[in-house]
Amino acid sequence: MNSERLISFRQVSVDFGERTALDNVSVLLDQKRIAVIGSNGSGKSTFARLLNGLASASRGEVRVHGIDPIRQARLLRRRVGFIFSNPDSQIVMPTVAEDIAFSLRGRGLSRTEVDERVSRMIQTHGLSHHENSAAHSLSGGQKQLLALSSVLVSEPQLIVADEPTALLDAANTRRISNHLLDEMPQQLVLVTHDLRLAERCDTALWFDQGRLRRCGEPRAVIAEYERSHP
Ligand SMILES: Nc1ncnc2c1ncn2[C@@H]1O[C@H](COP(=O)(O)OP(=O)(O)OP(=O)(O)O)[C@@H](O)[C@H]1O
Repeated sequence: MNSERLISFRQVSVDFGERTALDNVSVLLDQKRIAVIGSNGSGKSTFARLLNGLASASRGEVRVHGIDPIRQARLLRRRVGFIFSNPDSQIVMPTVAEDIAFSLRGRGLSRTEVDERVSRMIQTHGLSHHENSAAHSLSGGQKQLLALSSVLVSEPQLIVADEPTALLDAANTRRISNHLLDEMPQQLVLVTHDLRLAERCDTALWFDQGRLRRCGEPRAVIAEYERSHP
């Protein structure tokens, strides 16, 4: 196992009142690209949210690269970037450039270094004509590209992406998927309903009614998932 990328769940359950969103999940993961699949309400987002402390385990233990996401929240935020399916929930600054730069605050970088990193993101992710645009004036897809840029600019070691291409057109979906899956050096946890994307990962987890039904080679896991959801 690669301890630098180790994600471990030991008998983890998450309850929301009477409802159990995750039920006694135990798994060790050290792959670079990890897909999370399953039907609506099966617990995928809850699993993803445990990785960055947005949800906490009702029982059991979660460790991300050796860090306890709740008790060591500050340390974790430096290490893990989260991309939501709804970008509105993560855009925090008025303009595109300011929002991307915001993620670099408190990192001890020079103004020049910040500006360079921000322009690189703006160019790479097709926001060149929107550098000084008000973030709220962007289209849904452009906001998604902005949210993605604001996370990637700080180069976290783990990216957790929950349906990151849901709002994107075909060309941007292809580009962002290729970036996340093939170009980016970081570890990726990708929650997706797009089974072709899941197939390109190194391992896949299939959640079913809060339980981890299968974890392993993506093609085998997906084939079984499809058989049970004809
Ligand atoms: N904050 C919450 N409060 C109450 N119930 C919740 C909360 N978050 C999730 N749940 C419930 O937990 C279960 C799992 O939800 P989760 O969002 O993890 O599913 P999902 O697999 O990501 O679904 P989808 O594919 O629809 O996004 C669902 O029954 C959901 O209603």
